[in-house]
Amino acid sequence: MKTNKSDRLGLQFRDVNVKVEVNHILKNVFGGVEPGQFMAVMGPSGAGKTTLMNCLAGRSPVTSGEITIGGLKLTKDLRRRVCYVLQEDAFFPKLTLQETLWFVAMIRLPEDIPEQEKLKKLDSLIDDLDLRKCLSTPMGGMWLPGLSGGEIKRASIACELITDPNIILLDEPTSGLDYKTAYSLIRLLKTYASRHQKTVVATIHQPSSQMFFQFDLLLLMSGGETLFYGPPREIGSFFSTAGFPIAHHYNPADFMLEKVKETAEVKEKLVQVSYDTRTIFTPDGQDLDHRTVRTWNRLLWKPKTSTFTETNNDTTDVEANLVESKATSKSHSGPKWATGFATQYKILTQRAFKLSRSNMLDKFRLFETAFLCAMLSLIWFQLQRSEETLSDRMGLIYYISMHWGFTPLFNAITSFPAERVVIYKERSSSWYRLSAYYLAKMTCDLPSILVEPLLFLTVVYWVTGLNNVVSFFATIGTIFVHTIVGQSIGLCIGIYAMDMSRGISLGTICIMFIMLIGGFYARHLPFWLEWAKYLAFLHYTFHALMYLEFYQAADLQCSQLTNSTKSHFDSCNHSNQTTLATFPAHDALRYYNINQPFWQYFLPLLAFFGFFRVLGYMLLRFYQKPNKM
Ligand SMILES: Nc1ncnc2c1ncn2[C@@H]1O[C@H](COP(=O)(O)OP(=O)(O)OP(=O)(O)O)[C@@H](O)[C@H]1O
Repeated sequence: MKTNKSDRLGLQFRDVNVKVEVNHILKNVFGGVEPGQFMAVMGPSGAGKTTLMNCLAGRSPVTSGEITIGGLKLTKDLRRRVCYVLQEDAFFPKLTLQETLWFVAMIRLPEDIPEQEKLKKLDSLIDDLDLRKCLSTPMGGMWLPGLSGGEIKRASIACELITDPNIILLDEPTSGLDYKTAYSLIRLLKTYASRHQKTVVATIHQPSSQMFFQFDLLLLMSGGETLFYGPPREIGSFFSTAGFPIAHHYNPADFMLEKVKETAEVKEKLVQVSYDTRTIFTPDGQDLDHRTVRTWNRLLWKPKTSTFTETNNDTTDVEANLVESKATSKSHSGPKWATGFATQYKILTQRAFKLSRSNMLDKFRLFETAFLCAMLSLIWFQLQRSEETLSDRMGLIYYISMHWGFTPLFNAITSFPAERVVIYKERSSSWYRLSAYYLAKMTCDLPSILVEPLLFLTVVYWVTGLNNVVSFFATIGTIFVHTIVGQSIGLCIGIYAMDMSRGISLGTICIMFIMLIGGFYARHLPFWLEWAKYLAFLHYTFHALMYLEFYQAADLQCSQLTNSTKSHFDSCNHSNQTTLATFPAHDALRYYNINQPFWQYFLPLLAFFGFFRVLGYMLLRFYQKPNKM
C-alpha cells in the first residue's frame, strides 16, 4: 500500500478537560503523536484513559481544550480519518471471519471502488494482520467455539483498518491476551504504523518490559492528569527525579503503576515533579506558541536531567503535512456514509440471510412444529361440523391464533438484545443508515417466520377438518400478517427493554393481557373494559379466522334435542326433522357476535403492523441512540 504525504496525519491534544457534574475526570491533559509512531496511554484504573480515548475519537465531548488532527480541529468530517477499536469485540458468532470481513469491506468502502479492488484491499489487510489461516473459522461466542482471543482482536482491528484511517485508537487491545499474543499484537501494530505511516494510540494495562520499550511514546495518567509524556526510556529519570529510582531488575511498567497507586503522598510528589520538570521544547528556542503545528509537534515532557530532545519529524515536514492535510480534509468531507442506501440494504440483507439461515433450518424448531401438528391433529381430528363441536372448533381457532402470534413475539423479544451490541458498535461508527438495517432485518426475518406457520396450517387445517380451499388460503394470508404483527410487537419490546430478562417480563405481561381480552376466555367483557379488546391484535385475528371458518361454509348439524333441551339456533328448534337437522354456518357467526365483514377484522391487523414497525424504528432511532459526536 503506497502512502503519500497527505495521508500522514498526526494527533495532538492540549488542555483537555472533561467535567461531568462535579467530577473533574480529565484535567488539562495533553500530548501528541506523529505518523508512524505508537503511543501507549497507561495509568491505574480510573485514571481517565478511556475517557481520553473517547474524546480523541470524538465520541465524548470535551468541556474545554483542543484536539487537532494534522493541525486541524477535530470535526465530524475529520473524525472519519480516525478509527476506534473498542475493548469489547462485538461480532455475530455464527459468521465466519471471511464473511465478517467481506461484509465490512462491502459496506464501509466507497461505492465507486470496484468490488475486485475492495477484495484486493481486504486481501492485503488479511496478510498485514496475519489472519489468512483462520478465514473460514466462525467468529465464535459464549456458546460457539471460534477464533482465539488474539485473532478476534486482530479481526476487530481489520474491521477498522479497512477504511485506511490515519489515526488508529485502540482501547486496551491486549487485555485478556496472554503475554506472547499481546506482544506479537503490539509488534504487528507497530510495524503496520511505521510501514503505512499511521498514528497509533492505545491504552495498555501492565505490559511486559519487552513490550514497554516497543512504544515510541508513553502517556502516563493518574487521577485524570498527565504525569508523564515522552519516550518510555525517559520514565526512569522521571521517577529518579521524584526520588523513586527504578531498580534494574524491575519491569518499569509494573513499577510506575504500583508507584502511582501507592499513598496519597507519593502521588502528590509525582504530580509535583511532573509539573516541575515539565518543559516545552522548541528546537529553535522560540517561545511556545500553541497555535502552530511546530510547537504542537514539540510538545514533549523534558525532564531537566534528560538529554531527550528529538521527535521523529522535522519541522518543515510537519508544516508541509498540515497544508496537505487541510486539502485532504476538504476532499474527504463527502457524504456521511461510504455506501448508498441500496448497497447498504443489499449487503445487510445478505448478512441477515446468512444469520437467519440456521434459524430457518433449525431442526429443533422444525421438530417443535411437527410435534404441534401431531398434537393438534390428534386432539381435533376431523371435527364434526355440528352444533356440539362448535366450542371445540372455536378453541382450535383461538389456539392457532395464539400460537402464531405469541411465538414470533417471544422470538423477536429475545432476538434483538442478542444482536444489540453488534448493531450498537456498527451504528456508533456510522457504517450504515438505520433505515437500511431495519428494512433488511424486516426482509430477512420474513421467510424464517413464515415457513413454519405455512407448514403447520397445510397439515392442521385439513386434518382437523376446517372449512374449504378458499378459506384455507385466506387463513394462511391472515396468519402471515398476524405472525408479522406478533413479531413487530416483540421487536418493539426487545428494543425497548434491550435486555433479555426485562424483555421476557414485559412480553409476558403483554401476552397475558392480549390473551385474556382476545375474545375466547371472556366473550363479554365488563363495560368499562370493553375498549381494551381493540388494543389486542389477537382479537382481530381470532374474529377474522372465525369469519373465514363459518362464511360460505357447509351447514352444520343440530344437536340432538329432547323435550327439555333447546338449541342455540332457531333453525334447529323449528325443524320438524328428528334426525340430520342442520343450521346455516353464518348463524354461528351471528351467535358469536361476529357481525362485521372480513376486511373490518383484517385491516386493523395491517394497521397494527404499520404502527409497530414504525414504533420499532423510532425506538431504535431516538431511544436507543448510540453515543456520537
Ligand atoms: N459519566 C460519568 N460520570 C461520572 N464519572 C465518570 C463518568 N465516566 C467516567 N467517570 C469516572 O471517571 C474516571 C475515569 O474513568 P475511565 O473509564 O476513563 O478510567 P480508565 O482509566 O479507563 O479506567 P479502567 O482502566 O478501569 O478502564 C473514573 O473514576 C470513572 O468513575
